[in-house]
Amino acid sequence: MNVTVSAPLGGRPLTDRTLPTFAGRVDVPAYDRAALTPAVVHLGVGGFHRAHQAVYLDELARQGDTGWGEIGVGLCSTTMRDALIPQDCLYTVVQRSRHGDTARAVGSMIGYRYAPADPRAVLDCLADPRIRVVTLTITGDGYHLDDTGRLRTGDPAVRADLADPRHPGTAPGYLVEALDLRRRAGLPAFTVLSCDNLPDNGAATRAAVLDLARLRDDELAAWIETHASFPASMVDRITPQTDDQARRLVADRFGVLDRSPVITEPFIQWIVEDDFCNGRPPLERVGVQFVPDVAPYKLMKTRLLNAGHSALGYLGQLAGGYRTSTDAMANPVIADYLAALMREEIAPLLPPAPGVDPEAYQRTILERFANPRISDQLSRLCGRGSTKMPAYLLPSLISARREGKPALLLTLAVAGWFCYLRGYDLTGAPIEVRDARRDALQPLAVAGGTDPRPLLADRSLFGPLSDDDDFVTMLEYALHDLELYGPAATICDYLAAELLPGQDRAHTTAAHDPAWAATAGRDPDRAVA
Ligand SMILES: NC(=O)c1ccc[n+]([C@@H]2O[C@H](COP(=O)([O-])OP(=O)(O)OC[C@H]3O[C@@H](n4cnc5c(N)ncnc54)[C@H](O)[C@@H]3O)[C@@H](O)[C@H]2O)c1
Ligand SMILES: O=P(O)(O)OC[C@@H](O)[C@@H](O)[C@H](O)[C@H](O)CO
Repeated sequence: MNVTVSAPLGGRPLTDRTLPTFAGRVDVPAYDRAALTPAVVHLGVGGFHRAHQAVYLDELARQGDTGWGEIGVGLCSTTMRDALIPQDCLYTVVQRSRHGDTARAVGSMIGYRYAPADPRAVLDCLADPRIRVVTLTITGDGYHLDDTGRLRTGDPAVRADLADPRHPGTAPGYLVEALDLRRRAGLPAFTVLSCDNLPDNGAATRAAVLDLARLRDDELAAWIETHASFPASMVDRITPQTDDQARRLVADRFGVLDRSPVITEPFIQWIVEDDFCNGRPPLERVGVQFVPDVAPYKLMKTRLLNAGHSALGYLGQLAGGYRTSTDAMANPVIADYLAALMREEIAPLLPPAPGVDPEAYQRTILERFANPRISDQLSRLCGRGSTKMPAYLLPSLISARREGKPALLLTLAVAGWFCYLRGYDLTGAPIEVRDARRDALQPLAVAGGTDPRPLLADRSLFGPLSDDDDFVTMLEYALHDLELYGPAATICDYLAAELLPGQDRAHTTAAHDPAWAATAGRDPDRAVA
C-alpha cells in the first residue's frame, strides 16, 4: 500500500496526546486506553479487522468493560506497523452512507507487533496468560489448506515452520507453537476465532492447526484438540482498501492526519458460534449474535454476497472498464444481472437461515453494493479468485448442475473470471491479475482463449465441473459470446434467457446452435435471428 500523497494533507496527526482535540468532529473514546487489559491477539490486521472486530471491542470498552484490549500482529507486511505505531495504534473509521459521513477513532488496539522482525515477542504475547482469544483475518491463503481442507504439507512455508517451529512464518505455525508454550507452562489454551470469509472458517482453522500439530507431536495435537476451541463465525461489513482518497477525506473532512484510516459502510454483522474455551468478551452487549450453528448464515453470506461480489468484479471490469462497485452497479444491466443471479440461481439452492428473510437479504446486498458513498475497488473483488471462486461461487454452480439446471448466469460469471485471468480485457487493455496462482493460471487462460478446457482441467479448482460436458460447452459459448458481442449485450441476452425461458437470446451464435439450446433446455426452433 502506497502512503504517499501528491499534496500535503490538512489536519493534525492522530496520537494519544492529540486524541481529545478531535472531539466534536470525531467520536473519540472517552475510556482510559492504558487501563485496557490485553486479552485478544489479532493476526492479520488489515482494513476489515479494523472496521469490524476492533470496532466491537472499542464499543465494549466505551460501555465500561476494559477487560478486552487487543494486540495486533502482522505476519507479512510492514504497512500496518508503519501506520499504526506512530499513531499509538489509534486510527479513524469513517462510516459512509447516503445520509452522510461519521468518523470514529478506535482505541481498542493497545499494541502492535510485526512478527517477522521479532517472532519471539509475538510468541510471548500469545503465551501471555491474559490472552484468551486469538482472532484471525489472514485471508483464505493464510491457512495453507488444499482443496480437501487439509494442510498443504508440501507448501514451503509449512515445511519451514516444521523445520524451525520456534521461528514460525505462518499463522498456523504461530498458533501451534504458542499453544505448545501454554501447554508446557500449564496455562489454559486460547480460543482461535477465524473472521475470514472461508465457508467453514472454524473447521478450516482447526484443520490447519491440528494437521500442523500432528506433524510435530501427537501429544501436542491431542492437547490442542481437548483444550482449544475453534468457533465458526460469519462476518460482514464491506470495507474497501485504504487509499490516498481515504486519507485525504479524513484529513479534509475531519481534520485527522491518519496514515491508514478505514472507510466503510453502516452495515455491520457478526454471528459467532458460542464455543469459547477460555472465556469470551460479552459481545452480545454490542450487537454480536451468538448461535449454536453458524453454517446457514455463513452459507447465505458467502454464496450470495461474496459470490455476487466476484461476479460484479469480473463482469463489471469487463463491461465498460468500471473500477468501482458503485460505478458498475449504476449500469442497470449489471444491477439486473446481479439481482437475477442471486434470486434465480443461487438463493433457491440455499437452506433457510433462521430469522432471515431471503428476499430482504438480497435487496440489502444490492443496496450495499450500490452505495454511492463507498467506492469499493473492483480490483479488490477480483483478486484471489483461485481461492475465492471455489469457495464462494463454484459450489452453487456444482449444486445447480447436479439438479440439472443450466445456471447461465453463474456460468457467465465464470467466463468473466477466465477473461480476467488472461491479464487483458476485451479491448486488449492490460488488467493486473492478483492471484497467488497467477503464474500457473494465466498461461492456461491465454492459451485457451474461448476454449475453457485448459483451465477446467484443474480439478482442484473445478471438481465435477471439469467433467461436465454440457457445462464445458456452455462456458465455451459464454466466452465466445463475450468476445463476439461484448459484455453488455451478452449479459442482456443471458438475463433474457434466464428470466424468460421460452424466449431465446436475440443474437448470440449460441442461440442458433441446437447443441446449446438442448443444453440450456430450450427450443432451438424459437431462436430469433
Ligand atoms: N474487506 C472486506 O469487506 C471484508 C469483509 C468481511 C471479511 N473480510 C475478510 O477479511 C480478510 C482480510 O481482508 P481485508 O479486507 O482486511 O484485507 P487486507 O488486505 O486489508 O488485510 C489482509 C491481512 O491479511 C494478511 N495476510 C495476507 N495474506 C496472508 C497470509 N498468507 N498469511 C498471513 N497473513 C496474510 C495481510 O498482511 C493483511 O494484514 C479476508 O479474508 C476477507 O475475506 C473482508
Ligand atoms: O474479502 P474477499 O477478498 O474474500 O472477498 C471480497 C469481498 O466479497 C468481501 O471482502 C466483502 O466485501 C465482505 O465479505 C463483506 O462483508
